[in-house]
Amino acid sequence: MEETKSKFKRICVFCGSSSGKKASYQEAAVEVAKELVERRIDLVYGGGSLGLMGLVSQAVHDGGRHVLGVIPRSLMPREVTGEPVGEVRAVSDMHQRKAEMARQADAFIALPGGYGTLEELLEVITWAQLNIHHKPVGLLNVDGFYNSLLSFIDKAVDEGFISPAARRIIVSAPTAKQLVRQLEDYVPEYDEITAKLVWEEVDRLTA
Ligand SMILES: CC(C)=CCNc1ncnc2c1ncn2[C@@H]1O[C@H](COP(=O)(O)O)[C@@H](O)[C@H]1O
Repeated sequence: MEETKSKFKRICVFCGSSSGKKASYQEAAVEVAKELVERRIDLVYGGGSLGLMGLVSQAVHDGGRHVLGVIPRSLMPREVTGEPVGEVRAVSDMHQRKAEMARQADAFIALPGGYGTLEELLEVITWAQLNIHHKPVGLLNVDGFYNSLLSFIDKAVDEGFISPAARRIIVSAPTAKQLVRQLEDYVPEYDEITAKLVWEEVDRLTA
């Protein structure tokens, strides 16, 4: 496989702890992993081997890149999350896990998933909106899985709850290759008013 350089050292992938019904979701998880390997990017994720999380982590690990799983101690028993690959970092709770995953990553990608994925995705979007970080956030819209979420967000823009600038935080694409390319090109918009909120704020919140 031909290797391509990336400006990202490590990407955080949020995805379902289930595999989803369509083969395309599972294929997309492997495609994301291949893209990371090809671009020599390491992975941080929620740990464990369930569902799409297991597929992404295994494929990145098999491709020879570093995999960091961040797991709350309460979810660490193998019967809960399955056997993780790579390095496992234990944290005290779900809040610390999200902060640690976000801190370790240079960009975020959300694959299809459920409540956990949505929660993680919306949190990093919200933090970008508050200028807590300026890392790109990508939505892998496999087979239009996220069309209704994107329509809802557009509705919130139309109704005056999300600014057009904040809408532009979300980068979406139908394939892993296109998405990573768009994330590489992403230029964050800088907001003077909220720019003083920095990572120390997150550290304080999660201490
Ligand atoms: C007790 C129980 C049901 C455990 C399920 N096992 C899990 N193991 C590890 N991370 C998880 C688990 N469930 C949800 N997550 C977190 O939430 C996201 C996936 O949640 P979901 O399947 O989309 O909603 C993952 O990115 C992960 O960070």
